[in-house]
Amino acid sequence: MSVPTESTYLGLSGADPAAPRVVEARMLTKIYGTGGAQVTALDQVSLAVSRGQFVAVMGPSGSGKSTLLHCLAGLDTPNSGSVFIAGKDLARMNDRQLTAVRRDQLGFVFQAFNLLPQLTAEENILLPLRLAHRKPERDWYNAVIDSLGIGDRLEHRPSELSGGQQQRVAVARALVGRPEVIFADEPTGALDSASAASLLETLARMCEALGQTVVMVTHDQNAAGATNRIVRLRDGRIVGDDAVARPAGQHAAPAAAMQGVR
Ligand SMILES: Nc1ncnc2c1ncn2[C@@H]1O[C@H](COP(=O)(O)OP(=O)(O)OP(=O)(O)O)[C@@H](O)[C@H]1O
Repeated sequence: MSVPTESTYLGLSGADPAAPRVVEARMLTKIYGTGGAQVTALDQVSLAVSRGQFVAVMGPSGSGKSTLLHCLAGLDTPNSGSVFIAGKDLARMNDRQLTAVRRDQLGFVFQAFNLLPQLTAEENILLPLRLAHRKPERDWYNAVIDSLGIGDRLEHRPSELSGGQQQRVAVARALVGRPEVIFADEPTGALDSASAASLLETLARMCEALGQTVVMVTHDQNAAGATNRIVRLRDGRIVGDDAVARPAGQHAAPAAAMQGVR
């Protein structure tokens, strides 16, 4: 019989011990409402995600997936427990520091693409950096555009792009600032199945080739084929945390531009 370690107790066993932990949640509890209307959306959830992991968070409706994502991303505050992003405790930050972490270290992708219709794809992608008065790193920018396959769509406005292309632009916008982690909430929810599969493959490649870390809430059963870890929630608790085995190099980067930009 294996002896439980602190890691198993804390639910941190899915992290790769050799890679730096980018996201770590310890004993997160989130309760909505009071009295009879009280809902425990998260019940002492612990999770550690290592650099380069592509994690799918799955589970039935109401199991706490979005609440977990929002707490990890500092968009919601847990009642108890802690969240660390790249080793920094979100609870110890003031509003300004939290805003800076969200802006500089986190990327977000949602089901709705949230692109500004009057801007071109490239202007949409570069908008967060412009607002932060930052310049794009050219090699990284080129690698992101290349791997998402949207190089010939940069001058188009969102209305001139397919849903799949719009979501790729939204992913590029989330990636362009080289965030520590991308949080994605149902990113394939509005896509047809071919576009959804292609987006998942691309995200997987970005994790493998660029060392990007992605935590994604999804109902998409095909996610199992693209991610390398599936965390399952039920009633606010983690009931499964499985590594997804795949042959080495399945997501090998085709783009030469990806080399040397880590
Ligand atoms: N703002 C809120 N006020 C009250 N209850 C909430 C709030 N947000 C979520 N809940 C409740 O918390 C529980 C978890 O909700 P959450 O949205 O995290 O689930 P989910 O797994 O993401 O569901 P879905 O797959 O349907 O999006 C549910 O019972 C939900 O009704």
